[in-house]
Amino acid sequence: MKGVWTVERVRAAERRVFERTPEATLMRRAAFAVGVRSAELLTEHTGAVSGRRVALLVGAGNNGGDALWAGVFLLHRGVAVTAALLAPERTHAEGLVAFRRAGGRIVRVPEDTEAAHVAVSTADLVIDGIVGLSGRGPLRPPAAELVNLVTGPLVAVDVPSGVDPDTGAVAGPAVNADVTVTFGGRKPGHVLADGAVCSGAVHVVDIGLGDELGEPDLVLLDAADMGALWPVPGPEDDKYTQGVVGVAAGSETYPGAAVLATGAAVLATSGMVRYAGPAADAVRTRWPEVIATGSINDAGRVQAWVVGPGLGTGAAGREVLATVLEKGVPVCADADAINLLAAETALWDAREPDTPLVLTPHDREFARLAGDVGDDRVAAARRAAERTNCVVLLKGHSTVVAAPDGRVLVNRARGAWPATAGSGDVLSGLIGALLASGVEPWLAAGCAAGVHELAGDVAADGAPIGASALLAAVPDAVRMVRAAAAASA
Ligand SMILES: NC(=O)C1=CN([C@@H]2O[C@H](COP(=O)(O)OP(=O)(O)OC[C@H]3O[C@@H](n4cnc5c(N)ncnc54)[C@H](O)[C@@H]3O)[C@@H](O)[C@H]2O)[C@@H](O)CC1
Ligand SMILES: Nc1ncnc2c1ncn2[C@@H]1O[C@H](COP(=O)(O)OP(=O)(O)O)[C@@H](O)[C@H]1O
Ligand SMILES: [K+]
Repeated sequence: MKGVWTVERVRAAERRVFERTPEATLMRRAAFAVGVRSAELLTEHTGAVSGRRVALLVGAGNNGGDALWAGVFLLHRGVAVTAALLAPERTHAEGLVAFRRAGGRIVRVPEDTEAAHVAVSTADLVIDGIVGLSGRGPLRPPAAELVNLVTGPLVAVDVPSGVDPDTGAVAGPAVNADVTVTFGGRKPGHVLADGAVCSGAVHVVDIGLGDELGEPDLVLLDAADMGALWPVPGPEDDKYTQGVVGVAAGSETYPGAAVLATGAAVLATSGMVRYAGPAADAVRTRWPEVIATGSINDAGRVQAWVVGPGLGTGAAGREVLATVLEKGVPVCADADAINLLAAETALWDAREPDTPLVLTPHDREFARLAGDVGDDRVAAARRAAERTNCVVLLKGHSTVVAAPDGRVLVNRARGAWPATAGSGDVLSGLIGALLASGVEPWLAAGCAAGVHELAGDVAADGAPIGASALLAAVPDAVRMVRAAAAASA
């Protein structure tokens, strides 16, 4: 698992480290890492370092100081570096002296705006040192204008400026980095909301904070974690012992949701899948291995239920949901099951106390259930999970999975191809399969989200896909995470 720490936690670690290590040392380490990564990118993009042009965007604080010291490193490697000072009176003093001494060129904004525009638009690489951990709100107009002129690769120092470091919210112009070099550990802004996209490839450098950071505020599962969690049948297993999944989804109007959710359960684990509902014929035709019946009461025993996709919010759907919640086994409630729970509080009483319930809302479903998501997606999901005593998986480009005990994991998507109709139905089937196998609900939801996203990426391979193609790529995605787990064992 990879950790993610809030700004407050990073600042606290920083204070402890400052008791034994001077601030300047930390800044030099940070800047060195930015310089090295920038030199590598110059080589990748232009074939050389010496003789190339780099522009620094330098704001008022230590983030700008990091950029200036990175500039010093590049000047020593023969790069022509121009620093555009966006707050000339508040520029990091030692960094500026060192930059000048090393032969760096300085342009001041707004006085030398024209020269700054030329420097940025002709640079082979630009370093964003506008704001870091103290950044609030979007880029202001002079900085936004400069960022718009960037054509070469863009390296953000610590956090892309304009992105809220704690929420990833972007409320206006922001830096869209190719690479973000960050210190100590990832920040929420790198993995959440629009910030996840603006950060590009995140490169974490330990500048000495690592030991002081403590338990992370959020975690990311990597491929090896997912592979290690994925259920694998043993020699003693049969079709029942691996956990039977039940799917109560679909309606006359939406049979496809049932086919997709059931198919995901079939492909996610070995063992058995049962289906109950009005789409039994469609399910049987597409997935002959599924034991399909028309009614939930005839479905037989299962170890977890998936309920909701395409269910409808009428009396029939309500009845199905209430029946499933009374079964006393873990449930993944998606789509209309969430809408029903949001509309009728009495339905919550049908739930056996303490049986795990995983809710998988997108933003609109979340709003019906627990109010507007707002900018802080982690806080919203965490609140809803605590209030409902459920695992809440809030969908999006970055999917947030909150457990009732406050743990949160995030799955950051590589691209947005999985945002296609029916893709959520596939996700619910994957979660149901892992729940039935006995994976802890919070991890089951996180692991399913990660494999779902990977399947979308593999299936798309640069072109649009439908949910059926995403579903078909699930076995490949499972193989990939299992291979990652084997490689790291
Ligand atoms: N945390 C650490 O341990 C270390 C931090 N370092 C650097 O220090 C940075 C934090 O530095 P500072 O606390 O001095 O603050 P920043 O450099 O992040 O911000 C400086 C100032 O910018 C202004 N500002 C805020 N939002 C703005 C916006 N949208 N547009 C324009 N100006 C805005 C504020 O007045 C703020 O005080 C980190 O991001 C990192 O780059 C490194 O030097 C090394 C160690
Ligand atoms: N911008 C995005 N980038 C990556 N994945 C996304 C994005 N938007 C949505 N997704 C994912 O696509 C799926 C959509 O689910 P959902 O909205 O329930 O669709 P449906 O109801 O059509 O099945 C979720 O897994 C979600 O995390
Ligand atoms: K920055």
